[in-house]
Amino acid sequence: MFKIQLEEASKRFQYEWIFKNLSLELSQGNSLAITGSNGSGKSTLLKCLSGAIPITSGKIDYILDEKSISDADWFPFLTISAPYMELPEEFTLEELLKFHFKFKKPLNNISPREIIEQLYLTQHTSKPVGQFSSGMKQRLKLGLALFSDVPLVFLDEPTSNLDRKGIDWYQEMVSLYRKNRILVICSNEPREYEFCEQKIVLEDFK
Ligand SMILES: Nc1ncnc2c1ncn2[C@@H]1O[C@H](COP(=O)(O)OP(=O)(O)OP(=O)(O)O)[C@@H](O)[C@H]1O
Repeated sequence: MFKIQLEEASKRFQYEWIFKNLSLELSQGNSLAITGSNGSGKSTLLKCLSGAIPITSGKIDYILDEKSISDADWFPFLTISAPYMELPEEFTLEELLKFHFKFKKPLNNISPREIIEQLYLTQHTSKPVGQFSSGMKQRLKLGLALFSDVPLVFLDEPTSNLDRKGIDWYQEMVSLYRKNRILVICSNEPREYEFCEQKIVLEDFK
């Protein structure tokens, strides 16, 4: 069983507190929505939770079968899809999937061909990712995050650049692939997180 525990976690940039005294626990099967106005600190909290940047005080723990994991070893447990994360544009879709799955195991041994079908990108297998539309890139980012065999998935603004059909697709994908893992969603759009049973509003932690 995999868990994340936060005890009084706090983050400050210079003199500005982004969040203070945040305590929560997430276990496999839990989904958390992080909401708050623009600039309230949603992406900062996500970066702290994923180990990309340190917190200022308090504690964030990843726990596997009751044992704490050193933050240097967190990366294999997680995937992130976020607007500020760039895809390597020179790779074709086929090459990018091959590259990505050198580092992460595919969920349920799904093949690259099946992933491409699920992403509705079959006609674009040999196209460089740099030539993808913004919606195609967004589906690809979500696919890389959700189709990796990790217990922890972070999605920041998951439906940005998606059209109506893409939003329906996102909702179907998360309902299928959030089972038995921890899903953390940074968002201000209820349609992106209404299924989450836990929700925090960053303004409550200033
Ligand atoms: N590296 C940094 N150094 C200093 N301040 C930063 C840094 N990164 C973010 N901030 C500040 O932290 C605050 C929160 O930013 P963050 O991007 O986490 O907000 P957000 O809730 O994700 O915003 P949005 O909804 O607009 O995406 C902002 O005031 C921002 O300027």
